[in-house]
Amino acid sequence: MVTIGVLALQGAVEEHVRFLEKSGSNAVRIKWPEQLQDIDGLIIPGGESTTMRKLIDQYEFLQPLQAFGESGKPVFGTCAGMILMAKRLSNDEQPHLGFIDMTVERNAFGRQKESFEAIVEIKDVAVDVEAIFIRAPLVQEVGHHVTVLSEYDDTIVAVREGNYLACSFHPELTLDYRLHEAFVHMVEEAVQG
Ligand SMILES: NC(=O)CC[C@H](N)C(=O)O
Repeated sequence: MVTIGVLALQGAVEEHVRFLEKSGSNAVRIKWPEQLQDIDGLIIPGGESTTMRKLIDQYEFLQPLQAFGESGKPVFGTCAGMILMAKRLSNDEQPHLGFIDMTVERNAFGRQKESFEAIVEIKDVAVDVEAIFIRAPLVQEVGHHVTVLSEYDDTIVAVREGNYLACSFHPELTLDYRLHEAFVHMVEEAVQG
């Protein structure tokens, strides 16, 4: 069984832990950089990216997280986690981990309605995945090597680039853990080489 960490500095951690366990993996709450050595994949949860970044700096997580991603181990970012994984942020904001070739604008998706639920189609997962959007990031553009896995309302809401997966919504706040199952498979494949 693969072991997957959930970055547990801030945000929706417990829901991800529960879904990872339901999806057939061991789940670990990651509070210290040293723990990254013991996991096969990582989820960066939703929450507030600016707060999470402060805690990443405070606990000296930035370089260890970058090294983890660059080693080829799978990383899945949801909502604020997606923001942290982007190579570029709009409005002159500084990027954080710089994992995925995309430009993201914070708090911009669904401007007329800050939070909403939707059913989205996710490539290779299912046509009817439940998604909860909460002050979600807007993906403005993606590079050539990025695969768009899902679009909703003509907007990109899930992407994959190599070992990186990200979505602008919260899959963990629903009852639907098929996207977590897909991530667990991604981690299993990476472990098997
Ligand atoms: N639900 C979320 O994770 C919201 C993200 C948040 N708006 C941010 O900027 O980080």
